[in-house]
Amino acid sequence: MWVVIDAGTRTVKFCVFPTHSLKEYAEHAVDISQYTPKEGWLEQDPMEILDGIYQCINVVAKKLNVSDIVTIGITNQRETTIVWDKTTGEPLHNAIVWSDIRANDTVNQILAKLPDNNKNHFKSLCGLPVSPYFSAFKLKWLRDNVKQVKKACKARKCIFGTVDSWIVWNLTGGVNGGLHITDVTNASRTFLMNIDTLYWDPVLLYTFHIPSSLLPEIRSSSEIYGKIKNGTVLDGIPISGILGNQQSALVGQHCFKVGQAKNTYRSGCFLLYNTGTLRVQSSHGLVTTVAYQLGNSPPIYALEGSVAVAGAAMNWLRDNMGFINNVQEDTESLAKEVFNTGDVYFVPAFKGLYAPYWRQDARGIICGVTAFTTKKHIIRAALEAVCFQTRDILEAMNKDCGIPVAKLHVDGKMTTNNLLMQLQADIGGIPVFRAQSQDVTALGVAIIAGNAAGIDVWNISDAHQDSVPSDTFLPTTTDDERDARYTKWKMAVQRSLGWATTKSRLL
Ligand SMILES: Nc1ncnc2c1ncn2[C@@H]1O[C@H](COP(=O)(O)OP(=O)(O)O)[C@@H](O)[C@H]1O
Ligand SMILES: O=P(O)(O)OC[C@H](O)CO
Repeated sequence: MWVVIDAGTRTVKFCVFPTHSLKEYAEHAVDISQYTPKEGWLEQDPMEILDGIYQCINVVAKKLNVSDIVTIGITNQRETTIVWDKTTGEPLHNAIVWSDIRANDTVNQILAKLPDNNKNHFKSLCGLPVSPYFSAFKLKWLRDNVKQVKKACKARKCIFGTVDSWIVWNLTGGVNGGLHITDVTNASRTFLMNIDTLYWDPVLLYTFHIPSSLLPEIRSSSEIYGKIKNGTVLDGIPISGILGNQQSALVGQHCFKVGQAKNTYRSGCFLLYNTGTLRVQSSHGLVTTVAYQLGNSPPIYALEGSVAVAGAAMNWLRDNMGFINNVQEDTESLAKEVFNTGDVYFVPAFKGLYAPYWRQDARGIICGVTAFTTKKHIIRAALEAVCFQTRDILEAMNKDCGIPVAKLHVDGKMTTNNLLMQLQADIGGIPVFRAQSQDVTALGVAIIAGNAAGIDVWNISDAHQDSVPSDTFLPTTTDDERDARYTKWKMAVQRSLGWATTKSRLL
């Protein structure tokens, strides 16, 4: 058998796959606390992430014969930034989670220094627009604002990592020789890796004043990196796969061919389109990212449309508005009680908008409200917002790639909502294939880890033949209908822009 650690934003999981099969047969998950010390900030305790993983390992290990485990793969929430003292193993600050926008001012400082003030200035180097989403901005914020971090950097004791690096360093020995590594997919989200060379880029390091000694070594996504050495039952087991969780879902959906695309709907939603060995630079607001790299083979690239708020809007309707009690039970049933949104549009730009707009000054807006509007219309508009944001990404992808995305493979807990799936097909004008297992994320890195040279419990070509079982939702709207509604959505988006810039002057 082989196993996977899946360290997502809300939960960490430990999943077991029997050798030569992709049918997961044991798993345990633990929720991770989220801290919001200020509006727009989101932190987690790196020690809690580790403890959660150890708890999961201990529970699952009781159900199996640990000596049968041949390898382990790790997949993780991306961009989340951790700094720790390499001599003590202590975190120097809480992890700054990907959706945290405290680095907005750091973004403005970097933009102000550019001759063209252009958010796409560094895109040719790293594939990404300037945004507080990416790790380098969070890391610079930590270095500029946190005394312990400054001190540890000066004493050359501070090291940085995304969640994968933190886990691997700890599992492979920590202060006693832990491996300080990351894989190309995670590194491609830091804003510091050159998207062509796959090494840390000197211009970017200079821009952020980050010494390379702080950074992990960049490795492929599939190779034996080392063995577990931390005094747990897993000691001696090799680690042979690391993938950012959205790239892992792309692999888990078996999107190995150029032109195949998947969208994962969780608190955010992330649409990745496989562009093969070709690194496509987007002119329409998408990011270029590494999909995976198998050992010494050339990297496979993807275009990505990242949406910050998808399922998170449902949590907001539940926790802040009290419109629903239970997201899974109430969202679909209430939204179905109305035939449409009554011309209400909801742009959930709680912390700005990611792709394709990249506007940190946008804020949430609900427009078209009348005396006729009920909470059911707003819930339905929140579901539609996820579909419209996905359509924004599909439009951008079609322009960048020339060939329209023919079908969309989808996964994530939110896809259990059948109404959402039908709305997605109708609003996107595209057939939607929902994976019958909503959690294909763990599956992706299981494939990648099993495929590594020297492990060989899985062969990627096997995965080609065996497509993921899915349910299909076909569009039922005409082009005219969906284009008319999409035009209205774009009007709503326009109204959400520029809001945050006026806030401090008016309050
Ligand atoms: N049936 C549903 N309808 C609408 N939204 C849902 C449904 N089920 C789950 N969600 C939303 O999807 C998200 C699930 O996220 P989850 O799988 O826990 O991953 P993450 O770690 O990204 O939060 C939550 O925001 C939740 O509110
Ligand atoms: O919130 P998750 O766990 O779906 O993952 C988030 C992404 O990796 C952020 O880029």
